[in-house]
Parts: sequence; C-alpha cells; structure tokens
Amino acid sequence: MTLAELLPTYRRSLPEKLPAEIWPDAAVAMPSGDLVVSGVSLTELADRFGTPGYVLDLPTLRGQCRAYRALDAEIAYAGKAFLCRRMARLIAEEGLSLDVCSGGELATALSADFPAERILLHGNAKTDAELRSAAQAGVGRVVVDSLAEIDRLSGPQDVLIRVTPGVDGHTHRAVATGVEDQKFGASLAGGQAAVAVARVLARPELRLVGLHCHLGSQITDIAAYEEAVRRLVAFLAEIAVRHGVALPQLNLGGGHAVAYCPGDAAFDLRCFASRIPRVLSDECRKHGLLPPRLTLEPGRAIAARAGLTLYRVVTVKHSSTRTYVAVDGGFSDNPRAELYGARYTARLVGRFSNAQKRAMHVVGRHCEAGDVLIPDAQLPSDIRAGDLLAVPCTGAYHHSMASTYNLVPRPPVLAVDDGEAEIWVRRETETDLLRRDTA
Ligand SMILES: Cc1ncc(COP(=O)(O)O)c(C=O)c1O
Ligand SMILES: N[C@@H](CCCC[NH3+])C(=O)O
Repeated sequence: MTLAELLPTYRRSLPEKLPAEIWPDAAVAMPSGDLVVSGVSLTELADRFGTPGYVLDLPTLRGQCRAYRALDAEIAYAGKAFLCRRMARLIAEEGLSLDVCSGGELATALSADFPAERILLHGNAKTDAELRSAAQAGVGRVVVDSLAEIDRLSGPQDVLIRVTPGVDGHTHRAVATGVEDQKFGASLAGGQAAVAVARVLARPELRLVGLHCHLGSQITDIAAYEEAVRRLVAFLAEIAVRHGVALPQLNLGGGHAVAYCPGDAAFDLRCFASRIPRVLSDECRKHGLLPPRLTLEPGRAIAARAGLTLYRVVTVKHSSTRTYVAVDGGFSDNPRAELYGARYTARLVGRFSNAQKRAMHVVGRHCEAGDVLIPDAQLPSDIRAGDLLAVPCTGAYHHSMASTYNLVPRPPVLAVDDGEAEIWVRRETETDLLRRDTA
C-alpha cells in the first residue's frame, strides 16, 4: 500500500476535532464514531440519562463569558437565551450582570442568590406583580419600555429608557427590534423617547441612569451598531442641552449572531470591540460629552455553541421522494427550525459509518408536517433506528423555548465538565404534566 492509500485509514484512527465555530470547544469525534465533549462520552450520556437531552459544555460557556468580560463594558447576560439556577450561579461567578424579562426569570435568578443590584428588568408588558417583585428585591435597573410604564414605577429606582433608534440590523423579521413599527421601545424619530426622558426626570424618586437599545437578534452587521451609537449619542447630547443632565450609561443590547452551520456568518466580536468604542468616543467628543459606560446584553453568543441536542433515531422511512429520519424530539425542543426557518446540521454519534452520505430530512415526532428539524441533512445512508444524532449549537433559545406540545415532556439539561456530567434541569415526566391538570 502506498502512503496516500494508508493516509485515510491512519486519519480515521485519530480523534477528529470538530468545526470549532459550531461545536463546543472540547468536542472530539473518536475513531469509534463516539463523540466526546469535555471528557464525557455522548453515547454513555444517552445510555445513562436517555434522549432527547440538551448537553451543555461548561468550559465553552465560561470561555464565552470570559471573552465578553475582556471587553471594556458591563456584560449583562440575556437570561431569555437559557436560564436555570445553576446557569444564574455560573453567570454570577463569571462576574456578569443579568438581563431578565419576566417574573419567572427574576425568581430563578433571585433563588440562585444572583445579586439583585446586577439585574436589569426588561419587558414591553411588565405586569404590576413583576414590577412589585423587582422593587421588593431591589433590582438594580428597570429598563422602561413605554410612557405608560413610567407612571406605574415606584421608587427609589434606577431606570434606563429603551429607545427605538430606527436602525435596521438586517435580521429575521420576527427578531428585528431596532426598526419602527414593532412593539418594543420608545421611538426616537417619533418623539416618544424624548417625552419618556422628560417624564422620568420629572419623577424625583426615579433616577435616569441611561439609554438602552436592542437592534434585534442574530445580527452580523456591525455598522448597524455604529449607527445606533451615533443616534443615541446625539440624543444624549440633546438631553444634556435640554435637561442639563449627562446620563452615565449606554446599553447597546445584544443580538450578536452565531453560526449554526459551518460557513455561516457570525458576529465578529473583535471587530465590534475595536470599532464601537472608537465611534462612541468620536461621537461624544463631537457633542462635548464624556463617553458613557457601555453595557452589552449578549444571550445567544454566550450560550448557543456550548449546547447540543442529543436525539435517538426512532424510525427511518424511505418514501418515493426522500428519506425521513424521525427522532424522539422535534418541534417541542426546537421550535426555531419551524419558526424562523433556522438551519442546523446533525452528526451520527456512537458508531463509525463508512456509508456514503446522502441528503435526508431529519424530522421530529410531532403531529405537524412542518416539524422538520433539518431539511436535507447530510447523513450516512445506512442510518437506522437506534442511532444517536447530535445537533450542535442548541444552547440558546432551545431549552428556554421548549414546549410540551402533544404532551411530550421536555428534555433535561445535562452539564458536562472535566469528564463529569451533572443534571442542571431534570427531564420532565408525564407525572409532571398530569400534576398541573386539576381534573
Ligand atoms: C432587550 C434584549 N437584550 C438582549 C437580548 C439578547 O439577544 P441575543 O440573544 O440575540 O444576544 C434580547 C433578545 O433579543 C433582548 O430583547
Ligand atoms: N427566539 C429567538 C431570539 C429572540 C430574541 C429575544 N429578544 C431565536 O431563537 O432566534
């Protein structure tokens, strides 16, 4: 045999590092076909805890927190991406602040002893009960979303005003929030933002500490953030002239995109970190202001790549048009595929297959024809019932958006670190579901 002929066999005998942009940092494909994440075999994990399951790699999670913490800005993790008590503790340990947007997220953070002063409360429809809980807990900042909300706040309370800057982040319509004609924030162009500022300043028990904007989610366009900075600094200057106050904080929200498939465009954090502070200081100088302290609220960019979903193939159906690989999860653990047309990849885990890869639909178990997790996934043609599939990049907006549609209980969250697995959220059971039913 020639060296060239031997090379593929030799390569196959070595662990293979997986594409770093979509898999956890320490994910390795073993020659046996198993996948090992932070020293934990996914085959063993599936045998021990069952499937489907969300696997969360803690070193990747901590690494992302640290990459953000290295910036010259306050980092408030957006809990809507993924939150449970252990997550709140990890975020606190890593020195981040926390953005919560519901009483449930607030209660989770508080019950994990997350420092209340580092919590920001968001929401376009905060209920009286949520505002009361926030005040009782001593939440650091409330981000005011509307004029009417200002009158419902009680002090003493630090507040930010969420401004709609009229900037398009070029993302999916369902998650575009920087533009006019959507439900969030007080419009800059329409004048509501200016009215909101005057109204907060007229309430001595409220302390206006800054402005907030959130352009949307899964954004790669850094120029959009630069434009938002220009508009918000001009507004800060207007506020300084009209009211004689210099607001010390500027919160640019989150929205930093991640790659779900190899080759997808992702957010360039290094570029953001070099361009945004420069625009901020240039604009402030132009307007004679001292630069405010920046806050960023990444959710997806912190959590997405740390997570993957592990499914078991239940059945493989060959129709006249295509092959359907049906797994034991679907829309209830990943509504993003159907909601936003989000694209994913899948990888066979647990056995090595030499079979030619072919395009096939990975479908869920739910009673909807639209429950297609991955159209035209490239998988070995010998895929069969009982195989395990791993879908990467499901650490953000999967567990947090999971439902019990068709009364399918929700999967557990299994944290892996240094060869150990730990249940962060246990698997929901049919008994859990029945417990809420009062009949
Ligand atoms: C106010 C606010 N901040 C932060 C985020 C986090 O967004 P992402 O997960 O895209 O970073 C969101 C969600 O889009 C949000 O609404
Ligand atoms: N749920 C959306 C993100 C929403 C962002 C919340 N402000 C997604 O999965 O892409």
